[in-house]
Amino acid sequence: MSDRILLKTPQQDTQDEVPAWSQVLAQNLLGKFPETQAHTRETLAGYIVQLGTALELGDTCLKQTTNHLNPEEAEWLRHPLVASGEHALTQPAPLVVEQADAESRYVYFYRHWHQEWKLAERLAALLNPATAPAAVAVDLSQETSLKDLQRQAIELAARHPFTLITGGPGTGKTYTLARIVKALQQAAPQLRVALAAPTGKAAQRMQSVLSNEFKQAGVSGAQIQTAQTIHRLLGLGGRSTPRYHRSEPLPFDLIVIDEGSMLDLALASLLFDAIAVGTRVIILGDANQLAAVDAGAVLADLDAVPALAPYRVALQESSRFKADEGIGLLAAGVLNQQEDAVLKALTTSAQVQYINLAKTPNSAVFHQLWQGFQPYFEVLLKLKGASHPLTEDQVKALFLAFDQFRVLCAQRAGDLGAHAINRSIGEALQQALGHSLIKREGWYSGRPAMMTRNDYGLRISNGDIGVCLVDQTGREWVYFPDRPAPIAATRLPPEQIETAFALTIHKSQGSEFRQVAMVLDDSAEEMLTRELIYTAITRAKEGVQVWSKQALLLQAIHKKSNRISGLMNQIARKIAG
Ligand SMILES: Nc1ncnc2c1ncn2[C@@H]1O[C@H](COP(=O)(O)OP(=O)(O)OP(=O)(O)O)[C@@H](O)[C@H]1O
Repeated sequence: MSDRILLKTPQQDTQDEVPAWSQVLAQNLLGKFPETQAHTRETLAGYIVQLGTALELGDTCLKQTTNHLNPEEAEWLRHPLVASGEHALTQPAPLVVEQADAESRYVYFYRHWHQEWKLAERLAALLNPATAPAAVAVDLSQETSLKDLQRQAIELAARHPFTLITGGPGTGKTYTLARIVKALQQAAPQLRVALAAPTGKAAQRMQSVLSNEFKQAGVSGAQIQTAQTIHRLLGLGGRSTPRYHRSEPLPFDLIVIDEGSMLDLALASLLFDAIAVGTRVIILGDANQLAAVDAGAVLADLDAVPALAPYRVALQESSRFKADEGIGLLAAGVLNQQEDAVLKALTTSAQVQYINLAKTPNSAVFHQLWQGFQPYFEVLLKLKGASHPLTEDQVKALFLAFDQFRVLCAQRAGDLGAHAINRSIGEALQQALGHSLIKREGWYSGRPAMMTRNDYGLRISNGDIGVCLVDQTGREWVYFPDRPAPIAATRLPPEQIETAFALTIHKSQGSEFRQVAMVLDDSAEEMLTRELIYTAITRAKEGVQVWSKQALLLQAIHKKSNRISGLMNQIARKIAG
């Protein structure tokens, strides 16, 4: 077998580098069948290495146009390494081929095929009217401020076992959810409710926004669990198999998942496997945002399956942004791929500031970005002589100031990538605080530190951001929001920590900041998509700075991310059958 065997699928315009693991896998699997004909061998090896590339791009499978006219081509389908979707459950094989229709088929690794199959099968079971929870009658006559689509969402969720509520920022997803819970609670006061989101940060935000909305809506919190990560909900902490699964399902009447765009296939499949029939499920999210880092685009797929149309509603009107000005105009222009609207928002809006990187030296960029952290710097100055541990109010003030401004980059690498910006802002901060410079990626007072893994022992989730402060004795402590006590910096493994003045846009999903600076370095050109830009812009509540060459930004909005998956096909079949 040659080192790099590449076959083009209709979706792949470029022959991407293939990951080494998939080449080794192809060799190992085919090594077990030395009698395989050369052309079949080459075809199979090609699919395996292409699947490796596809998975790294976030696809769950390859989609192919069927070639009826070539009998040689079809021979690989009968090889022992390949199972058809019909038989894969009882006679599994490393590759699974699912015929979508007469014209096309999907080629998977067994694992991803099975995850999609399981998700589709569990969703169909939830929707089965014979076991679904009884419809609840709702009286919304007192809820005079509800918008029509919000009203429709409440009625759907009261009637159906599964509801998908999508909408951009500020369209009232949380507001609507609070009224759904209220309506369901009125019918069943003991309703057991679980709230979860894909990341710790998103769960924290869900909790703080929802507890407010629950109070306003008059929802009783007695049977409602604090929002948590889906990992924790499933009891995956530090274990390879979840505590809750099909034989021991989650003990709730209503399960609500927020920030659904971040759901990857593997996690969604485990989640649906752990949901008992008879439970109500509501998924909230913005279908236009970036998909999860790992393979799959579950929310976008659920949002697109025609058979699920009766179970979903897309909220439209944002209470936060006016559609025709500032961030709203910019976000809509990006989504609709309208250059005119984007350029208008960049040049005429007080909420949006555009800085052309073609005309700005990097030193000026760093200097200007540092200015954005002034409110944070001022709080750090005030805390300089404070005794530790800090009071709750001091910690609150620290994070309030830090969340005023964040830099978002497409990637870590590059002259203006997150890594370079973090180093520059870190140095500026240390100088301003009068500290001697820490050259290595070490701890210093004011360093915002993001965890890059879940730490179940310390109860810190991947994506949580703490701030390091140094006490009078020179010890470094890391404070996290909503935690009573700081953690000694020495307990946090350096390889699991990244400085977080600048985040990648992927890592910023599920968070919001008062002001955001989106910096698009030239080297990120390949990975810039409409969804990436939209996600960055909509992290801002009040203002956004766009740092980019104009051509790079406009090129990005025309590139739609398109993840290949067979989930829609599998769901459509399961629901139909
Ligand atoms: N029908 C309504 N009447 C009054 N206020 C509303 C209504 N709908 C939404 N709001 C208010 O608008 C603001 C934004 O709503 P909400 O937080 O529910 O949006 P969201 O879609 O959850 O946003 P995000 O995706 O950013 O979390 C909130 O202050 C909410 O109370």
